[in-house]
Amino acid sequence: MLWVEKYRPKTIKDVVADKKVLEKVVTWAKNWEKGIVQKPLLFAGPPGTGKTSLALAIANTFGWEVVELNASDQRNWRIIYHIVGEGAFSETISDEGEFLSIRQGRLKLIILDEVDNIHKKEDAGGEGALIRLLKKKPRQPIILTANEPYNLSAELRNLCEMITFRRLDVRRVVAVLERICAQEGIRADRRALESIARNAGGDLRAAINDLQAIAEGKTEIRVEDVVTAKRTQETDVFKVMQKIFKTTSSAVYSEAMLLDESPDDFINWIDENLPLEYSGEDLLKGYLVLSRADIFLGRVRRRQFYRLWKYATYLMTAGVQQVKKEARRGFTRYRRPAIWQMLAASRQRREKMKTILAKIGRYSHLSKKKASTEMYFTIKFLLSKTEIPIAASVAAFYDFSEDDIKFITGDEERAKEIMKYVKEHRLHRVEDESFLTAFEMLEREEELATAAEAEEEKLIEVVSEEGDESEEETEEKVKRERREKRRKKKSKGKEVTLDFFS
Ligand SMILES: Nc1ncnc2c1ncn2[C@@H]1O[C@H](COP(=O)(O)OP(=O)(O)OP(=O)(O)O)[C@@H](O)[C@H]1O
Repeated sequence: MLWVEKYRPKTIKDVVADKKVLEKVVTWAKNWEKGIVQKPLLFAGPPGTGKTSLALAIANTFGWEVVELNASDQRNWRIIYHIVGEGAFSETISDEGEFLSIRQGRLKLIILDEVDNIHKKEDAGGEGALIRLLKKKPRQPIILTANEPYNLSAELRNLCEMITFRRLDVRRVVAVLERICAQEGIRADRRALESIARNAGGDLRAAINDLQAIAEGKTEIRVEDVVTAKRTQETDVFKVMQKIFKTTSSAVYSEAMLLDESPDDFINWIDENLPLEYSGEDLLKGYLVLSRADIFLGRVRRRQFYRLWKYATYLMTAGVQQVKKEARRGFTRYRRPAIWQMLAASRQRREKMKTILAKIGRYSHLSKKKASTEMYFTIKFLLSKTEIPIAASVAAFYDFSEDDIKFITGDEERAKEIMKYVKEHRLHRVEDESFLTAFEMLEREEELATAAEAEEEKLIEVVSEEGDESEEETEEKVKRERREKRRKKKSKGKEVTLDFFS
């Protein structure tokens, strides 16, 4: 059994959290018990910090039933409406003329996971439906969880009481790891546990998973085990890729962390083999996740924040894994990243990459670095996988030559076909409906900007963890950056959008 499940907190006392958070949540639950209808809670914070655990622990402590649902799955909405419609209380008037709430049976806690992934547009089960539901002041307790609360609309946030979860510090993570070791009968060197905790960057789930991987079959953990575990692990790239593409096993992230490949190399493996395993919408989503991972890698390269490797690895493993609707059956012969052979072949190829990025940067109004981190994978997808007319309009928009397209797609025939279409239809940098549609699929500028903002926020959090900044200073910094971004966007936004899509 996975230790993260085995040691999931049973009651509120087992949850590691700030006192204030616990007090707030307990008061909320007690009010429900008294029949006072409360605003839903929104638990917001990074993965593995105990959001779901605290929600489950409350239900357990107060003897409530639990209905745990994923908000983005439309099939769940009937159930949600049904439960909320049941109502937990009926009202009556006492002899003294007071309103009284009479409890009907057990309370049912609805936990809506990952509301930040809920669709913005879809009416049937999207954010709009959730807002309508919450406006009715549901008479059953609801807890929403989200990693990125600022991906939600302000309206939805205002309908909830937000409780922020922070990354757990090393001391607290070590305390949990020590408790687990004691219960498993494992003697552990404190320095080894500290090293695991530091590695996990405040994600207790990751720390417990790492501990389990290292402790497997041992009665003692020494510092050397933590270091050597990374190098001697047998897991190889192919096995990890198989797990990503063909399974939903939650071990992919920790296994990828044990590989000798750096995330910079590993992303090339995923990029090369993704189209062999996924197709259609899964492939598009896969590339989108990969381009997010690449943003983090870019930041590691530029600013040497190696802690961001974690997010990048998480996205390129669990992230890519989770977007698939169904795994492709049968054996897949994976390929070595073609880009390495190309780059090794000659310096010229590297120069080629530079000119391509310069074009992407120039026409998307991005720096060359941003072009590589934010657009390259998207453009690669559009050129390689969409219908020829769409690919051709993208090529024309960026003024790509046949050679550029061949380089990006790695497909000579397709490059020829695309250029033939460009020439025959005399495409050049003009508005093209199909191109617009392709980009609409990528949820357009606004959502990319929100995501970038959220990533920036994480980055700043990391900066503050590294330095001696106070919390207020960090928040002030985040706000300043946001203001600055909004200002820039306002002054430039329209012009860029028009230019970009025309
Ligand atoms: N604050 C915590 N106190 C005790 N255990 C925790 C805490 N945070 C995480 N854990 C451990 O990590 C596992 C995962 O935590 P949990 O599912 O609660 O995280 P989460 O914040 O909901 O993450 P996600 O956003 O990815 O859903 C739990 O099963 C538990 O073992």
